[in-house]
Order: sequence, then C-alpha cells, then structure tokens
Amino acid sequence: MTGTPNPQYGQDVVRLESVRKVYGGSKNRVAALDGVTLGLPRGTFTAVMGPSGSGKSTFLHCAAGLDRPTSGTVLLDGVDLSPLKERELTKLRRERVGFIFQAFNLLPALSVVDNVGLPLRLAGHRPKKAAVEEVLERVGLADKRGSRPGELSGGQQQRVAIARALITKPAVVFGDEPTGALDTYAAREVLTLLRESVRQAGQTIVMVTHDPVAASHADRVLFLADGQFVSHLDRPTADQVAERMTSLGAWGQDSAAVRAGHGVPR
Ligand SMILES: Nc1ncnc2c1ncn2[C@@H]1O[C@H](COP(=O)(O)OP(=O)(O)OP(=O)(O)O)[C@@H](O)[C@H]1O
Repeated sequence: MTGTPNPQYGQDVVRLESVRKVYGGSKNRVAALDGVTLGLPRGTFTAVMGPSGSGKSTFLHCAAGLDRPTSGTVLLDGVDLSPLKERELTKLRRERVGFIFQAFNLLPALSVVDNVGLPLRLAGHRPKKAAVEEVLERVGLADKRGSRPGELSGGQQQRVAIARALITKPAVVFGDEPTGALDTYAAREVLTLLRESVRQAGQTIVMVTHDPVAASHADRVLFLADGQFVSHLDRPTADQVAERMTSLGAWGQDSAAVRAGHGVPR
C-alpha cells in the first residue's frame, strides 16, 4: 500500500528537479519558482521559510501536486506527477498526501470522529473504528471523539486536523502555517505532536511557516528567496532562524518588532 510508513532514510519522498513556475505574461512575468532542485528524505521534518513573495506557497502547491509547474519534474513518493491527469492526481493526493492548514478547515456539523474519517470516506473507504481511535489517541483527543469542532479550542481543532491528515497513513504531510492561528502554548503542543509523528512513526512532514520558533522544531530549515532555495540550517535554534531571515531582508526595517511578535527568545 502506497501510504505505509517506511522510516527509511535516504529515500526522497518529495523530489523536485529543475522546477520553474512562471506567472503572468511578457510584461509582468514572475518566476515564483526559478529552477528548484531538491529532495526531501522520508522520515524527516522540513520547514520552509522565506520573505513574503519568495515562492513558499508556490513551492508547497507544486510539491503537493495542487498546482503544476511551468517546467521541470515533481516526484511524490516516487511517482512523476507530470503525466498524470487531474483525476489521477486527485487520487494520488488522497492516498499519499495529508494537508494541515492555518484555518483548520474542519466541517462544523460533523463530530471529531467523522471529521477524522472524512478523507477515507472521500476515497471510497469506510473508516475503521479502531484506526480512528488509534489516531485520536495519538493526538490526545480520544475523549473528544463525539464533540463538534465548535466545542474545541483552536489547538484541539488543529490536532483533529492532524489526525485527519494522518488517518490515510500518507507518505508526506504538508503544513501551510499550521500554527499561524494558535497561541504560543497550543502552537508548541501541535509542533511537538508533529515532531513526535516524525520521530516515532517515521512520518515525513514539510511545513511552510513565518515563525522562527515553529521552524526550530524541524530537522532542517530551508530558506527561499526570489524563487530559489538559497540556504539551509540543520536543527537550528529560533534565534539562528531569525538571524538568517533578517539577513535575507525578510523583515525589513521593522525586523526587531516582528521578531518580538513571533516570540523569538531575545
Ligand atoms: N496566481 C498568481 N498569479 C500571478 N502571480 C502570482 C500568483 N501566485 C503567486 N504569484 C507571484 O509569485 C511570487 C511568489 O508568490 P508566493 O505566494 O509563492 O510567495 P510566498 O513566499 O508564499 O508569499 P507570502 O509569504 O506573502 O505568502 C510572488 O511574486 C507572487 O506575487
């Protein structure tokens, strides 16, 4: 089965080769991704950072098969996405990719259990009770199984979203600012959970974030500038991430104020 966790290091779950994504016409052409070649090994937690407009969302969308590059190749769990038709791409995403967004995107009328089981239902499978219970245990919400999202805190809702992302045993989970809407405490809980799923279950996670503290939970932080990956840090502190972002001009004149807002230890 495609999504079976395989904590085998050295094998790239996400691979981009010479990927370019160009927007606009001849007058307002923007290379949002400008020749990106990159491999993300199985069982690793990667954070992607960069100034506004550097191409983070474009990278996430292309790497996750939500958008197609103008040129170049994306391989997801060993599958070349370029020749796939839309339906095949949708199927591959459902089977092998999990998503976590800033706005938790839970269905308010459904219980926690039904929200978590939804990706399996969409793929035409009936969620197994034991599998849903197990993933709810993992995110620490077994006692909230019957609650509606509106009855939960932001951190709890994001943990439901993580359970929903993990239920299909995806090859990779993409997070788009997953802690952006959470307070410091809830954010730390969510990041610890993501990190544990990498350490203990061999999950592969790729997370776009503006927050140096969030990025410091990753194994590796990649920095984008003008559509290219320009540097990386392995197991950095939040301060090191913030320094690197400052050197990329990410926070302009107000960098100190923004750093303070992002909770960087000073
Ligand atoms: N649909 C689009 N049409 C035209 N240009 C686009 C489109 N999407 C993105 N761009 C441009 O591509 C570049 C990269 O955008 P992208 O959204 O990937 O950056 P980002 O790093 O995610 O920015 P932010 O941190 O502000 O969300 C920017 O110059 C942006 O204006």
